[in-house]
Amino acid sequence: MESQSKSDNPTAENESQAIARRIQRLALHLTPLSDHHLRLCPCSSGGNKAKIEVKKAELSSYMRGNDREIQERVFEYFNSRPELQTPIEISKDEHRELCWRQLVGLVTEAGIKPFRYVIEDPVKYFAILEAVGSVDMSLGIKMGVQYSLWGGSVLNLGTKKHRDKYFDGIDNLDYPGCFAMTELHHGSNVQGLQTVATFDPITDEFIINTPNDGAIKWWIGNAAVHGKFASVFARLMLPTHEKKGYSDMGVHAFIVPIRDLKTHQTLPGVEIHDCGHKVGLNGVDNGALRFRSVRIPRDNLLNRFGDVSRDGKYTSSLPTINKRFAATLGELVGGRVGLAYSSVSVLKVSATIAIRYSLLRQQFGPPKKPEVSILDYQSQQHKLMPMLASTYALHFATAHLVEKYAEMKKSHDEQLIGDVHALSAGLKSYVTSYTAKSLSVCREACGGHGYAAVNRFGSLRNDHDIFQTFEGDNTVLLQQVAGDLLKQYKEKFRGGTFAVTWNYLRESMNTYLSQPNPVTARWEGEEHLRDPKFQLDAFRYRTSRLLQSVAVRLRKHTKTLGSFGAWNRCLNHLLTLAESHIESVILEKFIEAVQKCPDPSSRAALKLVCDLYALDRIWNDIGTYRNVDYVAPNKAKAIHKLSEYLSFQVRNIAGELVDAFDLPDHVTRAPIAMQSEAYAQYTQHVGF
Ligand SMILES: Cc1cc2nc3c(=O)[nH]c(=O)nc-3n(C[C@H](O)[C@H](O)[C@H](O)COP(=O)(O)OP(=O)(O)OC[C@H]3O[C@@H](n4cnc5c(N)ncnc54)[C@H](O)[C@@H]3O)c2cc1C
Repeated sequence: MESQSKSDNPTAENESQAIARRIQRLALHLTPLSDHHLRLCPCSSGGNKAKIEVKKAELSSYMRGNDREIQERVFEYFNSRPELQTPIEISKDEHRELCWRQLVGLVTEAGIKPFRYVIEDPVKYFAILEAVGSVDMSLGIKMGVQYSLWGGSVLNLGTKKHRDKYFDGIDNLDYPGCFAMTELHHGSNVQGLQTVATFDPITDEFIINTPNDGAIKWWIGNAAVHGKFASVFARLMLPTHEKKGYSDMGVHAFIVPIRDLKTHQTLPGVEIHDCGHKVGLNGVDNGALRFRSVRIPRDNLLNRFGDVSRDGKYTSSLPTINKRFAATLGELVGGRVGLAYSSVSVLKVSATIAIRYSLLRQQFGPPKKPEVSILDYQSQQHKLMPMLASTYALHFATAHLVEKYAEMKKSHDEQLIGDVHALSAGLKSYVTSYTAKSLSVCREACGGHGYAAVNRFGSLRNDHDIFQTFEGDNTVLLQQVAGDLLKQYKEKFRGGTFAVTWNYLRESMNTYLSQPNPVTARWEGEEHLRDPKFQLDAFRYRTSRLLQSVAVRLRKHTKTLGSFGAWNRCLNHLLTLAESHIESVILEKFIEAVQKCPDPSSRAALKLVCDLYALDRIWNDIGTYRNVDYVAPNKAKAIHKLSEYLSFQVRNIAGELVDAFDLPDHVTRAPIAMQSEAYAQYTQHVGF
């Protein structure tokens, strides 16, 4: 009778089925599931779906690429040398000495010499940097200062004579060095630096001077204790015959010895102070440097982009100070690429600890039933599953950045250089901000035990925090991305070409700028919402709208406020634009990675994770989509429901997904995240 009435009334039938499904779905979020249940559970509107079977080995090998071997050598070396492992409680001075011994051990004992890879094989260089940073973030930064910054400035800003003279000493650590750019009064604004390098034609030397306290070099890594050289950024002053004065040729880099090679005594005219105890990264000896008429040979000018002849004449292949300055800074993006890449590695460690512990930890449960794992709570899934999805997304995006950087180092193609610069600025900023926020979420997700120093969130958070500031403050870098987008936008209307990353704007700016389609704005089916085309279109639509609207606003405000004032009036809008663009690139790279994955089960897992990433990001900015009617209310609701449901599905394979990061226990180290006997290992730590 009942079935008869249902088939007579299809709407009633649909409704009751929908209610039944909804109840089942709600129950799923509350009840711990056996594998048996998971395989049988009816999932979302699409009917029965099995839990995805993740083949860990396949997924892991797809994730890690070709440079795992060198990373394993790093891990094995430190694992075999317990005396080189950083203890939880360590003083600043001990930490600095340990960090130095770790670096020396890596290079001289383990025979892993990263320097040659800085130019020859950056992919390998960043793989070593990532592994070393997992051992101790201070060690990663110390290594980065030595090879990417000090060594990188010699290789990238100098010429053959510099390479010939310094390569071996930098490589084998006989020449530990610093990168002395920042001053007390100027950090982000590098063009405002005040240290001067005045050419003395009589002695054929440069005289390096700190003209006032504001020009003291500040925060210089390796300076307080270990550095013997510094590449010092200073204004090049050349004597002019006509006015008996000096002309300022802009900021250049100079190699300045700061300590005696044999005695390690500070050299005459150089004054070095310790910047002191920091919030984190205390294994790195940051110092402050003042120069009082320090004389260096003319050859110590890193002269790739500008040179001074014996008679004091300046030559450069680049016509203006601004062009030379851009080329100089442009050569230093490697440090930024390294930070973005290493930041994802911190995110992986942190997500692994929080997720493994959340699978283990049980609190409460249905009446008279066993307690449930805290990852079965919808709120815990909401905290951690979109983060896990983002970790995957950022992994593929930064892997792409590293590949592009390596390509750029080989080809020197102008367009690629511009593209990598903007991409590295955007990704460094986006990734490090995201990781910094996530570290706090992970700590909180692990409750009280997340607060024990041994479980690592405190040191990870403190050490990583400054990633948002050094190698370019994130807010400043995002403005470079926005500036670049606007340049591209203007080019488009002049009929010019776009850089590769901006292809999507060239191809479809007009489509994205047209009014949203009121029909598709209401589509809410799962198939549609999980279609990569819908997801990417939505991301790109948002970027295109933001780009066009900010261009209009800037034009309007420039008339009354001038360009600086107009930029400042639109600053938050510009930052949102840059982030939106970077998210479009991240999603695009994730979708490509899913499509390229050869193993079907890994591909299915990645597709699920990618869908969660995309829908979570859309939901995160749903106000923008609703404001312009890109998404109707019913669709917004469907996006929210589906992203919650996908979080639940990802939860079911969360253990396998973090295992695929392939981080051994001696790298994650937190007892609460150990793969066996976690509680026992944790209690042992306090002496039980
Ligand atoms: C641990 C550590 C290690 C370091 N190592 C080195 C090193 O080895 N060598 C070296 O040369 N330097 C080093 N630095 C310096 C570092 O690169 C600078 O701190 C960084 O570039 C930021 O500059 P700043 O500190 O002057 O910040 P500021 O530029 O003063 O920024 C302060 C705030 O103002 C905001 N702001 C600045 N400009 C703008 C703008 N145009 N629009 C909007 N907001 C703006 C920023 O967003 C930020 O919030 C290190 C710093 C630290 C803390």
